[in-house]
Amino acid sequence: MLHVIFYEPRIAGNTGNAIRLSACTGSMLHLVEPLCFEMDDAKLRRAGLDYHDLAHVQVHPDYESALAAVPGRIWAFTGHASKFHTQIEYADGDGLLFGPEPTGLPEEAMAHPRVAERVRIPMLPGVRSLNLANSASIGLYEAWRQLGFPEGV
Ligand SMILES: C[S@@+](CC[C@H](N)C(=O)[O-])C[C@H]1O[C@@H](n2cnc3c(N)ncnc32)[C@H](O)[C@@H]1O
Repeated sequence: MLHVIFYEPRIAGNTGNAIRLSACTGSMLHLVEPLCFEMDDAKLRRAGLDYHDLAHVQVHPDYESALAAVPGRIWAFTGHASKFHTQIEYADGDGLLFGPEPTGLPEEAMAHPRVAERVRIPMLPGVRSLNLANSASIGLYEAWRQLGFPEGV
């Protein structure tokens, strides 16, 4: 199983999209508190979530607890890295780490010894960043593609 970690996400709609992403790919979404919304937020539910989607999400009181729930390597997604996300060889159990919407990942989170490397999704020069949920989709589908989609998808 692949893992996606949202470090202190702020916007309910992004997390709602990521819960749906996890349900569609069989991956686990880890949310690191504090969250700036309730898990029954209307915007989160508007993403079309139902009970089965929510089964793919775990909420953790802190970053260490989230890391402890991921058996593989951690890849930190940031716009400020030289290596592309496509240059990584992902393995089952790996975790893809994403930062809060306004600020991105704090340096101390990316410098954690569990983080194997920082990776960047290519963008044209002069633009700020991709949306959080879009970044998670791009990263997760690349990792899933590399692992081979299971039969019947
Ligand atoms: C809206 S962005 C944060 C923007 C913030 N101002 C920054 O510069 O990091 C939210 C998260 O999406 C991910 N992200 C956005 N664009 C990315 C890119 N080009 N490459 C890798 N991750 C990206 C990162 O994890 C980032 O922390």
